[in-house]
Amino acid sequence: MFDSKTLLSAMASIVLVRNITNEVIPHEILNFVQSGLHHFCRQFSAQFTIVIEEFQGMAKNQVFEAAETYLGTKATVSTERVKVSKSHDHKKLSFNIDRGEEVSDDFEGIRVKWKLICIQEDGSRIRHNDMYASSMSEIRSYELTFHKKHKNKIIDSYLPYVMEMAKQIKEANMAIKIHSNDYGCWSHEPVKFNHPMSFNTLAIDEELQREIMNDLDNFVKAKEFYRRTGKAWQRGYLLYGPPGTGKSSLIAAMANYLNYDIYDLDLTDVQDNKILKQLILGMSNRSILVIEDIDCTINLQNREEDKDVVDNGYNKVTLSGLLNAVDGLWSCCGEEHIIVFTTNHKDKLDPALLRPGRMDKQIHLSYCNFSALKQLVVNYLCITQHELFEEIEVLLGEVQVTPAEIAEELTKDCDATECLEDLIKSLQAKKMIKEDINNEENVKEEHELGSYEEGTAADSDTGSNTNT
Ligand SMILES: Nc1ncnc2c1ncn2[C@@H]1O[C@H](COP(=O)(O)OP(=O)(O)OP(=O)(O)O)[C@@H](O)[C@H]1O
Ligand SMILES: [Mg+2]
Repeated sequence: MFDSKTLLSAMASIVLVRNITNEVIPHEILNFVQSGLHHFCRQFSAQFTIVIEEFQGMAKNQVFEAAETYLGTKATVSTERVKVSKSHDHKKLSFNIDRGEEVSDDFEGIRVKWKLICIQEDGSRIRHNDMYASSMSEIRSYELTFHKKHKNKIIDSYLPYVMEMAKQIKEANMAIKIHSNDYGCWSHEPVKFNHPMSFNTLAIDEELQREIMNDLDNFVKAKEFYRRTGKAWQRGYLLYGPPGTGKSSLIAAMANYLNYDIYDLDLTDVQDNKILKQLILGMSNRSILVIEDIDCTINLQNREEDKDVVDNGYNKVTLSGLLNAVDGLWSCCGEEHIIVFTTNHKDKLDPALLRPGRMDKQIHLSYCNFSALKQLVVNYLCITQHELFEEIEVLLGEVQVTPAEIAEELTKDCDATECLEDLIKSLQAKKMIKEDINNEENVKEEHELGSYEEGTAADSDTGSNTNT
């Protein structure tokens, strides 16, 4: 009956008339006429608008916050003016649409429009301290507009999608923190985790690296699997191997890859099983619990010994306490937990700790092979090829050297060739020591064998003498 242009021009005329007659006609009457007209026009509009206010009483409206985060990723593409900010806790810049700006978005073939509306608040309604007053001096809301016929789809699917996307964007942008325990609780001010190790710089066997990354990817996507199978959404890893082979480095690479916080649990600082349980309950979702050197931090040899440990009152965290805290009923209270134990001596651990379901994956980090060496050379010397590589490859097949030892050689203050020459010298020195030890052992064995043979020969002489 009416097209939108006609309606708009009618409204504009009303506003104009209102301006002219402002002095003559009382405000209340004008407002009444205006809202009546607005209501009348809306009946004929094909559009539907959802208003999302910033506050719900005193609390922040989560839908508003989600919209703000989500639209930040769209703003740089579809508006001409954006706001930019960065807080200490964020890794990247955040963009926001500015007041009055419109952003379009497409969802399953539906076009929607977002607009940020800002209304200046009357100063008389400002309360509390000045900071609060100045931040509340503007009332902000988003208007989400789309065709009426998509109302259900937008409410049931699009808004939940915006919430979920915002959650993911936020999580990816949050800087990783490392928490440590002190006097039975996690530190109140966790430290920003700045470890630069990543799967691009970690020097381990390529195949093993792919396997670990696939495992982590599958874990993150497996929410539905864990729900269906009635298991807590967590995964246990045991990293074992000699010192300096990259166990702690792998944990750092995992945290950086998943963007998970680290909870570095020092078991020697936990008084008893109850406190241990509280600490594990205090972890946030999407985090890695790390217990390093599990074989030496506490007496975890045998569950039978638990009773003695408690009786002695020496250290009351027991193996059963640890197992219950890690995968007992309470463990389900969190989501997306990865638990990593490290040890230099896997053979010293109680089999209860290693059973599948607890330690889902056991990763052996061993001495450096040639592919790991090439990665270290890229990291430290920024080269991918060198004529000395062949010699180094042969030596690596003959001696056992840890990535930490190689890293030390490659961080010397000299050029790439000198560094590699020094590395060769140290590998040759190791080889000589190994050969010396082998020679000594051979001599010892020969000596022992010689004395044994002499002894048996003497015995048989005596024997034959006796027998004759
Ligand atoms: N696989 C690796 N890739 C890259 N760098 C490594 C690797 N392994 C060791 N390094 C280097 O050696 C240092 C020590 O390694 P890391 O602390 O990860 O060893 P670890 O296996 O945890 O040793 P420990 O058993 O003594 O705790 C690291 O800071 C890093 O510089
Ligand atoms: Mg370590």
